[in-house]
Amino acid sequence: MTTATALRTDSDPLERLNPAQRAAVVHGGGGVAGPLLVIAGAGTGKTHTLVHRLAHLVRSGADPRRILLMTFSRRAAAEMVRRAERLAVETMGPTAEVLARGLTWAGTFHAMGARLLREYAPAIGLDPGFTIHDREDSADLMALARHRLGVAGGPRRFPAKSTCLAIYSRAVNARAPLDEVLRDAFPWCAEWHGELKSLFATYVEAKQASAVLDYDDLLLYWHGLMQEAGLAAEIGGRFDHVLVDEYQDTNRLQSGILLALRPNGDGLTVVGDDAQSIYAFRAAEVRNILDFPDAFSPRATVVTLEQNYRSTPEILAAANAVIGEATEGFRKELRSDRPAGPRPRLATVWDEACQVDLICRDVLAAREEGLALREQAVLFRTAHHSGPLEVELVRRNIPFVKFGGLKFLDAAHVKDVLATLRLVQNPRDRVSGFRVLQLIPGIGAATATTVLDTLADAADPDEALSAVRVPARANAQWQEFVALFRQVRPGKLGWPGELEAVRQWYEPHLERRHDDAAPRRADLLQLEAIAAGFGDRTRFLTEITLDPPSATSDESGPPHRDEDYLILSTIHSAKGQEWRRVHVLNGVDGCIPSDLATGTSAEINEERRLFYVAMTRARDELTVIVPQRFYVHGQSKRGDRHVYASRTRFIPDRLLGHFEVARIPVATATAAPALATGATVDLASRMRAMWG
Ligand SMILES: Nc1ncnc2c1ncn2[C@@H]1O[C@H](COP(=O)(O)OP(=O)(O)OP(=O)(O)O)[C@@H](O)[C@H]1O
Repeated sequence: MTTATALRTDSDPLERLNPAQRAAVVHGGGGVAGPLLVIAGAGTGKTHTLVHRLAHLVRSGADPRRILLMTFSRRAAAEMVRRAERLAVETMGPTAEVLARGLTWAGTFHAMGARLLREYAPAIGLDPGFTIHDREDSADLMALARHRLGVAGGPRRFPAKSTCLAIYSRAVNARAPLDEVLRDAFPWCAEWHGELKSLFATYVEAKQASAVLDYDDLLLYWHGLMQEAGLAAEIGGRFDHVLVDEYQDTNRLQSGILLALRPNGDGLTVVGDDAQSIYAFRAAEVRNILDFPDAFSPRATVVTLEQNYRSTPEILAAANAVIGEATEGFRKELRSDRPAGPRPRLATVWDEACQVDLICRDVLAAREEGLALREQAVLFRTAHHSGPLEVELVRRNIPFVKFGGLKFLDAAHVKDVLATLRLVQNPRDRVSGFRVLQLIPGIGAATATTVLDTLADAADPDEALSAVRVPARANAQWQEFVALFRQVRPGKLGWPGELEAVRQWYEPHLERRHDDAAPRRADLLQLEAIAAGFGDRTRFLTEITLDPPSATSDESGPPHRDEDYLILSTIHSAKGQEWRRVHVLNGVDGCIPSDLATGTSAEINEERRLFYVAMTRARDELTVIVPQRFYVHGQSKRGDRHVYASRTRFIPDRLLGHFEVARIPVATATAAPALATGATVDLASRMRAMWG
């Protein structure tokens, strides 16, 4: 043990907490107590407190195998368990490490649901070998159902497959009737009510016939499971404590599951910030957190955390002022004891090019002063907003990673390999099968359908596949595929050997299909490295579908781990993180709020919270950039090629005192005329045309 560790062993971790944090951590004295809601503002140590509570429970003798911890991502869960383990070791010594390893029920709602469903599948008539479809696979299956029903070909345009899936998903997650969902969220599709209903029935049948569950099913089936009193009692009885982070982003199904797990709230702790609720578009229900205290009798204990440890008082004052304009929510006035810093800067620049230039110069200047690139982040509302910046960063040789853009697993070659594994795992998975079989030259949709029909009814898929006849020109490669299927299916190759075998089989197809096979092959090797961290094929396929790695290697060429790089992130993906310096791109109406989300006051409020999340990621310095002019793509040569934008409505004039307002003249803009005050016009419809 190092001296540092030995020293720390003497101090009680509880003493490093403020009184409110401590009250939340020791609620119930380490035993099973009534329900607890920790309402915590941004940067007040929400995660910090939950980690301490976890460690405190373990230290107080709770059985870690009987603790269920649910977080927003698998990484967040792993990080919390690691930190709790470290804390427990501080006071209990190395035995705590062994104990904390027992915290195996830690992950996302979806992952925990998948695990329980596999266990309880036989009890609810589900095939335990089910595979899980990601959103894209689900959309493909929806397309097949749409085709089967013949709704797509008529004279009026039927909603696209992704819209159909969004409607379906919304109805399922919000537990709302279809007509209500159509009326509130998809009014332009309301005329298709009857067709959509039939479509969803067909989609559900197709999923069941293929033994696949989509993301929504993981919650829906889990919720269904919990409606059976006997099973609910059995599952609830497996846990003494249930801890939930980011409660503001749960939906009705999730809160229903929690209430069924802990009907009187005993042992239940939820933590969240209603001001950071940013997932309503996925049916997250901010009312879950607002109504939590009264869902129980006696009422839940509420602890409010208001001391912010992250940001300077100036940044916090501006963020408080922005969220203070919202109408509903728990009142929290965050305070910071950190030394004063500069006010956040509201930088008006001429156009997007100037915006990009300002960021590059700021970032490099800060690095000169010793601030690492990875301590700096650029945040934006929508993934494609960073396009011009990415181009310039590459040109200036400034390394960066981007979160929230194209996912590693969405790359075609990675999907091909995963689909192969999924078909091996579940030969009834038609979407995966359709993709894989058509990789083989000479096999088209018709043959693929025949093969999949054969597999669907087969008692022995290996035999069935060997007996299939395919067109002569496909035969040689078909035999290779059959050999692979028979080799990998029994699971004797070991893991990740099975994935390696699939990759080797796939390589000739990769070469044939893609000019840039080399970097794609590197991605597949990377996938193998990731796979090695999972116990077996089932675990891997489940977890990777539920919590995909977001490496964007094919987009931006991520720097090596030990290198320094700037962080580019959508605001959604920046959730829970912090940086010393933050730039927020496009602080204009149409971008923040997004002009796709300004229909209702609920939508506007969600956009305001999103802006609040962005602002509160900054520790020392914050810049919101307001470009005044945007280039309009795809116009005729003679058209007006720019639109003028106005400052985001979330910083009205009365809040300007919280900002240092700067008009940044930039070299490239010298030719640009200075805009007189009031010369900007808000042309929302033209903005829409720009992003359309
Ligand atoms: N009692 C404390 N003493 C010192 N530092 C603290 C304390 N509590 C939290 N912090 C620090 O404050 C920062 C914010 O904590 P944390 O990320 O847990 O906040 P959060 O409430 O989860 O934030 P957000 O919801 O905005 O993502 C972290 O750097 C954390 O280490």
